[in-house]
Amino acid sequence: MTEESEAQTVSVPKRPLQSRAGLARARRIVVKVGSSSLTSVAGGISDEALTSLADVLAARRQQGTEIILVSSGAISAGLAPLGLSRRPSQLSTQQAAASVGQGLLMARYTEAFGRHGVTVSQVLLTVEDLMRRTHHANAHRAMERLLNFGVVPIVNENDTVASHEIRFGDNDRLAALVAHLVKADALILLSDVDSLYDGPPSAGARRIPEVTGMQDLEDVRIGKVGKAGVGTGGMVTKVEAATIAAESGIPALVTSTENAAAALAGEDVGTWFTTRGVRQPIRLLWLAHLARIQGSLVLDDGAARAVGERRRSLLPAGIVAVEGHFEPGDPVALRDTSGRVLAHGLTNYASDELPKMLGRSTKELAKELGRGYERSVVHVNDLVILHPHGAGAGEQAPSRTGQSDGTAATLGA
Ligand SMILES: Nc1ncnc2c1ncn2[C@@H]1O[C@H](COP(=O)(O)OP(=O)(O)O)[C@@H](O)[C@H]1O
Ligand SMILES: N[C@@H](CCC(=O)OP(=O)(O)O)C(=O)O
Repeated sequence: MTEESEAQTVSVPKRPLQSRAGLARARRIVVKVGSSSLTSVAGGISDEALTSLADVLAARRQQGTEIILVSSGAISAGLAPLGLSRRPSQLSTQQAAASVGQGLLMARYTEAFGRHGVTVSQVLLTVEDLMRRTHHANAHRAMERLLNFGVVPIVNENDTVASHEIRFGDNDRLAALVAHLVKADALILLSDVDSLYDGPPSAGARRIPEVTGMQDLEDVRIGKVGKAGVGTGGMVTKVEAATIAAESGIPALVTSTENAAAALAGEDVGTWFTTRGVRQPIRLLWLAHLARIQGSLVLDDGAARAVGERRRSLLPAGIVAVEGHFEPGDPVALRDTSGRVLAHGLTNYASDELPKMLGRSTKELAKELGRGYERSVVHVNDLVILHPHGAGAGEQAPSRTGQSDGTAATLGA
């Protein structure tokens, strides 16, 4: 990730929806449906589940709301035709299954929406498509055109070509980025559970009706894998995705596929994540929540304050240790000496050239090693603060953008 791959920042002119009741009037909604709602390992695609979702979404499309559907299920739908009895762990087998299943899934959607006179299209995305400026602009343009035509774009990760390194891995977070891409009014995440509970659903678990910040999630126990055996991230990735959306100014609702109609009507179902903060550049959302962190820079107290409180670029003089192996441009964590992650940033130097620079001024380094060493280690524009220095472990970082004043952006993490 380099500066040329920076995606465009556009501010949202309209006011975000204030409550789930506003969904009834929303003009553009991203709906994500998980494998567990559409498919089973044994039976492949459930016609009944897919058709009833298509009925609900097509009806809303016919009323004039633009709908973008992010649908999982390709891998799961491709298992039976390949004679596989469970979800494979090998990437190439997942890719093969997705390649078979995606076509089947689209055929069913085309038919189910087509019954209502609604045209659908297939949009397969990779991380690169959303992070690189030119790809991002392309994806945005194509999506807008499709929506202008009244089409319902059906989005999935391009599983057949995405490698481990560049994979989103789950469609929940992909859906959050798609909501950001199309500047949706809301994101609805549908799965097999009707809301977020204070623990994995069981008798006695309490529904969480609304999440306004990280403090509402402190006592929530979230299971990683859903019970159906076909989903990938369980509730964890749904909460992450809803948080990413909420932190970039898009409210999110987590509920079950059965509740899709009620959710779109603005009824009191599911868990509503209220917006915090304003729209963030997609690159910063990626850096905060999605980037594969390659190593750590340990900051002395002065540097931790400069970065974590005063939002300055990180200079070599304030670094006391380097951990991991990384190249220039890679995402790294910035920690204080207690191990707490203060920020994520893109490093200007590789891990093997940093040790000789630690604790030294940029002037001194430039004189001794050349002009190339005058740069900061992490520039403020490539930095996102997750926990301001000194904030308690459970404290929520205040959400704000700081780009215009030359300081780093802060996102609640
Ligand atoms: N705290 C929680 N609240 C609600 N559901 C939870 C919680 N912890 C774990 N889950 C599980 O998450 C599952 C949904 O995730 P998953 O199966 O990955 O869905 P999908 O395939 O639709 O993306 C539910 O079946 C539920 O059992
Ligand atoms: N892209 C994959 C889905 C990955 C995924 O996120 O699945 P899920 O947790 O069911 O939303 C597929 O179509 O099978």
